[in-house]
Amino acid sequence: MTDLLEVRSLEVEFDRGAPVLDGVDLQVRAGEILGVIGETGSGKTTLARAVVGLAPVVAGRISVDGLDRTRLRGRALREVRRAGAVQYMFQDPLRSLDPDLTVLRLVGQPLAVAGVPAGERRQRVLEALDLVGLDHALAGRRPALLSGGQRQRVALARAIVTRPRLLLADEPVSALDASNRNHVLRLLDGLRRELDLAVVLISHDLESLAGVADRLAVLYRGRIVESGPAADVLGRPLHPYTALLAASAPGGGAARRAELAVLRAPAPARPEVSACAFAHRCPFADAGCAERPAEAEPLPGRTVACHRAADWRTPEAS
Ligand SMILES: Nc1ncnc2c1ncn2[C@@H]1O[C@H](COP(=O)(O)OP(=O)(O)OP(=O)(O)O)[C@@H](O)[C@H]1O
Repeated sequence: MTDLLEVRSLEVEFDRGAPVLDGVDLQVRAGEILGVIGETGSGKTTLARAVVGLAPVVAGRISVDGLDRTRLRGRALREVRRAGAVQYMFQDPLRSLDPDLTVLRLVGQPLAVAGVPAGERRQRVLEALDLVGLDHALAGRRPALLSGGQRQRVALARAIVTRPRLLLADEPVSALDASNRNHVLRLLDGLRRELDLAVVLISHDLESLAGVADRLAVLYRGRIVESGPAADVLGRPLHPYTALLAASAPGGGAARRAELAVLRAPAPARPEVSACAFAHRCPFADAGCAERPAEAEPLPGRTVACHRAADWRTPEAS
């Protein structure tokens, strides 16, 4: 299967500062959910915004369905955006939904932008509400009269109403309680199957991603430090930073606690070690880490950017 989204050597820089994304590579196939995990400030939102053309890309390539979007300008770019094949679901639906518009208008907006005639829009909005499990009776309501879970589903309906090929969902469940969180995650899982959607699901919460993502990419300080099938990445992290994340997540098993114990060891002071993004926090860093680690593929479908990937685990943590 070919990749629907392909990101290669992406660099994003604001105001000529240090790069916020630094050589990011990833790919997502149709019908697949890629979870992007990383702590606050690691660049997750910037990555999603770059894909929809809202962040300053200084190098690299972002291809959707084989078309490199970083090279599009002017009219060609407007046309591609208008068609709505890529949709971005913002982090906070309360702030991203216009409080003065009804659900019908809000969900119909991307269709209006895409030039769908008004007569057709209502029907398509109602279909989108069905897909996210929202009652048609809510179509006349404004966001203030909806619950948090309903608002998030309105945001989802709006994101899929154009039948996009790619959905970027930025922390779609972080503001929800556990039951609504599960509901929205199950919905996303159903939608990617039903619509053959490629989904990039961003979260700082591993638990949310674990049950629904096919693959994970771990972002640290603007670099992908590890990627691979979700169960493998979480079950046996190859990068010390992923191990730290997995061990810190609720439900980490005995092996994970062992990893955590190892990782809690104070990082030795190695001012000379700085080329690896994680070296300053890594108890396993040695002189070799002064070189930026190349992304290796130790197993098919898995990548890791760590010089010590093969030998940092103690027998206790293996
Ligand atoms: N418009 C901007 N101008 C300057 N710097 C920015 C801008 N947007 C983001 N940044 C910087 O880029 C870095 C990554 O931010 P980003 O929001 O992508 O991280 P994140 O991983 O999504 O964090 P969070 O989980 O808190 O949302 C941060 O250091 C942030 O300050």
